[in-house]
Amino acid sequence: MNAPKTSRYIEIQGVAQTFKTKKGPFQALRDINLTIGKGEFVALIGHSGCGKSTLLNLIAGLTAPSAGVLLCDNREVAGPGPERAVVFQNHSLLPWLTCWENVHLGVERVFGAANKSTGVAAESRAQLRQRTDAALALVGLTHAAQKRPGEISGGMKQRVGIARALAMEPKVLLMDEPFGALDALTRAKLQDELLEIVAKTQATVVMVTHDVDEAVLLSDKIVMMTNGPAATIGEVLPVHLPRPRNRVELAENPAYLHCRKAVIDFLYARQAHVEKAA
Ligand SMILES: Nc1ncnc2c1ncn2[C@@H]1O[C@H](COP(=O)(O)OP(=O)(O)OP(=O)(O)O)[C@@H](O)[C@H]1O
Repeated sequence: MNAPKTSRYIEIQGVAQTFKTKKGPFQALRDINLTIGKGEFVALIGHSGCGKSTLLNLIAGLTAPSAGVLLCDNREVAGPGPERAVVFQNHSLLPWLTCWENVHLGVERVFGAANKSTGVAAESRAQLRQRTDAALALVGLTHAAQKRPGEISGGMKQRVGIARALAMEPKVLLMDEPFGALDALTRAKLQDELLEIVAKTQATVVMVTHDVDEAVLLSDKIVMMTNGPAATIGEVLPVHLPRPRNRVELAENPAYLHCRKAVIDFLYARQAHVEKAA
């Protein structure tokens, strides 16, 4: 069963992003308007360099927009916060710490000190350890807790990155091509795991991807971006496929094939990428 989803959780209103460069201002994004419901899974797709990461960074609060406003749960996004956790493609783990310690670092930061704004007290060391154990268990990595990143596979590293983000119990999970560097089989396994985790945690997810099948398999809606510079949202495609989703069953599902074709048509017919001359 699909969980009920409230219609306005993240609101992006008239957002533009212009970067200062040596050659003068560069407008990456213009006129971005998007509403994301609580518990929704949204994929951002578009050609390389169109501004997907720029938009994700704005939602994360890692950068501020040049124009417009972003709201999360009716509050303006004014910087990064533990309610919006980010998972990057390169997992960004600290190589000298074990998997457990990498996850625990974030847990201590978020729950190890009293939260003045909510009045919630700091948790005990045992509670913090339990959170870390639970996050690693959620991604199936209990057995690798004491290994260092250099001793585990790319897929396992990516799982640690996801565990680290999930351990903060974020309301919003922001993922920038989290499976981009993985082989097809590992990628499929992690997609399936992510579907299960999101069903359990009910997090709102925004994921940047280049992969059409990944976008259709995972999402409630696919946000398709036009080519840059000054990219914007070209079309938003709702994905009306029941959950839980099974990739094998979906392969011949007409609604799945329809969505897939709509995205391919947008990317390769209407937004055919024009390579700039060097
Ligand atoms: N800090 C910055 N300063 C100047 N230009 C930037 C900056 N960050 C991004 N850009 C430019 O903004 C545009 C959008 O970049 P962005 O990384 O968001 O694209 P993307 O769609 O995520 O690309 P890819 O799919 O290749 O990762 C690109 O032309 C990029 O060069």
